[in-house]
Amino acid sequence: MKIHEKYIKRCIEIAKNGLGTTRPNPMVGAVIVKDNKIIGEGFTSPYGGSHAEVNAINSVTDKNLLNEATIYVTLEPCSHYGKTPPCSDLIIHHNIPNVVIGCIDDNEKVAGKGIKKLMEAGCNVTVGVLEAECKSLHKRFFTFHNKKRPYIILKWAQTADGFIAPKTKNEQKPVWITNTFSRQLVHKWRAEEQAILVGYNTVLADNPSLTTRDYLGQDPIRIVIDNNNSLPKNLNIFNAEAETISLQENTAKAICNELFNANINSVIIEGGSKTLQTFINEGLWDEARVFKGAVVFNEGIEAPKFKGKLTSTEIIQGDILEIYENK
Ligand SMILES: NC(=O)C1=CN([C@@H]2O[C@H](COP(=O)(O)OP(=O)(O)OC[C@H]3O[C@@H](n4cnc5c(N)ncnc54)[C@H](OP(=O)(O)O)[C@@H]3O)[C@@H](O)[C@H]2O)C=CC1
Ligand SMILES: Nc1c(N[C@@H]2O[C@H](COP(=O)(O)O)[C@@H](O)[C@H]2O)[nH]c(=O)[nH]c1=O
Ligand SMILES: [Zn+2]
Repeated sequence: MKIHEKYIKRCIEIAKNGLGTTRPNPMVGAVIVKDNKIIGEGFTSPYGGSHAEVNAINSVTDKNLLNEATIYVTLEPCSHYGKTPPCSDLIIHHNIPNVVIGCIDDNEKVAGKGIKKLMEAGCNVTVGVLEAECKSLHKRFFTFHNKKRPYIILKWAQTADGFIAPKTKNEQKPVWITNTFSRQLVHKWRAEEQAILVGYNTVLADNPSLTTRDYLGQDPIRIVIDNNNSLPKNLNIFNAEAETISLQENTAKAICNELFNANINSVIIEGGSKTLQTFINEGLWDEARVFKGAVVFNEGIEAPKFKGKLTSTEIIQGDILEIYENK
């Protein structure tokens, strides 16, 4: 593997430690190398804390090595004063001569200005190493800024014969199609996104909690589509465990606008079928995570119909998990 790619790959690996905690900032990774040896590493601290470059520079014990080092970073270093001073200034201050960047930050506050500043100060700047992987790492951040909507993950569980719920059920709770391991993974996913969204019928039929209770992490903001604002307030979704927002919108576009205005960077949509199909029909989704359990219902509520590019298949103790991209 080429040398630059090797270190950007390491940046991507450590950047993921920031998943779910850095928003609305991107989760960036930075690695500092001297004589083909890593002398410092850092990733974005939870929101309000330091950027990855600052953490990487702070982790270098002998700062005298910096003036002969290379800093690798997944995203163009910032050039503006936000909650923290600009990282490009810090790199210049420490005389780091080489900067290797995964992808540029097309957020209008930065957009090439960080690179320009570094070059004007005499840094040797390389841009676009593992660019696609770095863009994918920052997918929530780029989608929010460029498409003016949250990054959208669709998720559901369907039976071997293609249903998400039986025709009738006696209790106001989900009929589980997937096993406890798959369900714990879903709680991990909930901790990674800013919001979780479900439809009216799902809240009435399942009385879901939509929390991360089987995993470590912050509960997402719960969003429910309740067009007449008529859901009984004693349902679990309205308890004090997490914030809940009730929306009165019929189209995916209108829902996305509301979420964008509420500064929601990412959302996982957990059903039901009608809600998921609304987003699919309007083309407003980025990823679909589909579980297929072994159980058969013969009749019931059909799973959503969609076309996407299958990117991975995994078996979780007998459940099949397929992940698709909207391409
Ligand atoms: N296996 C799985 O992964 C999952 C299964 N489920 C199951 O799916 C089923 C629910 O899915 P589905 O029926 O497709 O519905 P949804 O949960 O997607 O809810 C959408 C429906 O809610 C209606 N609605 C919105 N606001 C109101 C309101 N104030 N009063 C009355 N109706 C309103 C909408 O009506 P309109 O079209 O008129 O706007 C629409 O028909 C449940 O049985 C649940 O158990 C749910 C989630 C995941
Ligand atoms: N039935 C089904 C799912 N159903 C989804 O999970 C919600 C329940 O969330 P909670 O109350 O937090 O456990 C429910 O309303 C629906 O959106 N999910 C799955 O991973 N597998 C399953 O088999
Ligand atoms: Zn910065």
